[in-house]
Amino acid sequence: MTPVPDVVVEPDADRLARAVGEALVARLAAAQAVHGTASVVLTGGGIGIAVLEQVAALAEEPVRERVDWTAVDVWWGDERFVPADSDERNERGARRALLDRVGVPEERIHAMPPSDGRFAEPEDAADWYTGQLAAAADPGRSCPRFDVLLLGIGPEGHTASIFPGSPAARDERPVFAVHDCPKPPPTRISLGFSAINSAEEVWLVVSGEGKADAVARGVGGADPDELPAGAVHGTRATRWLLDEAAASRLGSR
Ligand SMILES: O=C1O[C@H](COP(=O)(O)O)[C@@H](O)[C@H](O)[C@H]1O
Repeated sequence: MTPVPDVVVEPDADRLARAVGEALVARLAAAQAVHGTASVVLTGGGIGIAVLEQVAALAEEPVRERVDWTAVDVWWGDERFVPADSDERNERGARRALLDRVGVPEERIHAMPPSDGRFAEPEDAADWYTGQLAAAADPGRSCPRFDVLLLGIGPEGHTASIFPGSPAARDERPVFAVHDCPKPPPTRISLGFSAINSAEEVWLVVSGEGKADAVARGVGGADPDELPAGAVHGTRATRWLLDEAAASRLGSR
């Protein structure tokens, strides 16, 4: 059964990023206590990267719960199919904000390929990523254990790179290429619902009044074609982590 979502509201974007950063550290440390390793799926976007900056700051504080960053696998929920050195890359933002600062080993950083790497076509890059996920998964499964999967959302309700009305919203593959995205850059690679919804915990982190309507429509669940963000869930928990502006229309729909 799909778990009922939790909704947590923080006063503003800074406090939201801090609270999510603390919760992420606690979640990864708890996963390592059980499994020895932890895995996280990252998102891009303003608040997604602000959370990672907070996690890096927490790692520098002396009396904090500790994550062994050499034993964390890092995956992505979506990526822009642009050159590796482009600031549009979600990977680049995450490396700067956290991964380079805490020393996650390269072999545990599972980035989606850039457009100037070994794959000229995003379809081939998506197929390769599908293989990477399967290689890390238990036999018969298409994805490894994801302890926590972070997502941002857009004002129109996209999440990862699944946009309303796009064929991606009905695509059952774990990973696919996405073309003609309404938000630039237009060509991307995304996990699909089958991969996202296999995560133990899915956290949608949302700030700003511009997303309040999408949050209000999505929290109770929504048709994937109309509002992809309302169609994601974790197997164990689904959490909407909001600032007050993003939460301002809850209960109005
Ligand atoms: O395009 C994307 O947008 C979302 C949200 O970004 P934001 O800047 O409005 O917070 C992001 O979560 C996703 O990873 C990204 O590719």
